[in-house]
Amino acid sequence: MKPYVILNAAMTLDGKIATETGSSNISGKEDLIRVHELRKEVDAIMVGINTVIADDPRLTVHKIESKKEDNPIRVVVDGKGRIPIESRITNDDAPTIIAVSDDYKSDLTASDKYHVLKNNGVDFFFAGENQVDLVKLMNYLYEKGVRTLMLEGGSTLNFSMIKDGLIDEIRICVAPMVVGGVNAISLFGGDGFMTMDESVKLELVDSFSCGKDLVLKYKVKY
Ligand SMILES: NC(=O)c1ccc[n+]([C@@H]2O[C@H](COP(=O)([O-])OP(=O)(O)OC[C@H]3O[C@@H](n4cnc5c(N)ncnc54)[C@H](O)[C@@H]3O)[C@@H](O)[C@H]2O)c1
Ligand SMILES: Nc1nc(=O)c(N)c(NC[C@H](O)[C@H](O)[C@H](O)COP(=O)(O)O)[nH]1
Repeated sequence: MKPYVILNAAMTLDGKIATETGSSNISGKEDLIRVHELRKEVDAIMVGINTVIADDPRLTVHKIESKKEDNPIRVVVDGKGRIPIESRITNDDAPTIIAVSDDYKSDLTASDKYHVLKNNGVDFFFAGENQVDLVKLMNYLYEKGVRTLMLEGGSTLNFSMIKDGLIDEIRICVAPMVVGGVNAISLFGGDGFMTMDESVKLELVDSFSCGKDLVLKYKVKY
């Protein structure tokens, strides 16, 4: 069993979620309010480790009125246990789970960082070789009571999740901006598929303006 997974992201018209240098302020203020309303609704929110390193996000509900109990469980997919010890997601604003691959379990559990984070209340989940096994992670989260999960990127994790058939819905804010750049980061990265026949098919279920941005909602059809 797995949670219902909603991928939410903001991209430029040319499909980039960040530039090559990691600059990523894309959503307008109205869209950020929509994002925080969604954060408030879901049981958990998940990002990849590069997003934590690049943005140091809080992953809490802080742009609309809310209580501490409204914050979702924060989940970081961190294959090699690279989490910086001072990351804001390790504070006590909400529970945090860091998922690490089995190959890096012994290195991590032998480190001071692991014990400091454990003492601060951070939970760890180990599964997979080199990369985190996302199917097992989704099953673990479901068993912990997570029924809805918001996936907030980045590009590499988004592709792994859709390739593994784990995304149910996609909500995209398309900002009226063009940034270009072959090395800019796109909505889905990873290895990609080699042919359009292999592409994951979507069904557009809603679209609306949100300030200067356009929001598109899709169901994923596996
Ligand atoms: N505009 C937006 O909505 C938005 C949202 C989130 C992130 N971003 C941007 O995306 C960039 C980061 O994206 P990214 O693609 O470099 O990294 P990412 O955040 O997707 O993290 C990927 C990393 O996670 C680890 N990992 C472990 N197991 C994995 C698995 N099974 N599958 C995939 N990854 C696994 C690997 O170390 C991998 O390199 C940042 O610049 C950030 O600002 C933008
Ligand atoms: N919806 C959205 N629009 C953007 O323009 C953007 N850059 C992100 N990026 C998502 C990513 O997870 C960010 O790191 C957090 O949005 C950081 O902010 P918080 O402290 O968690 O609120 N998301």
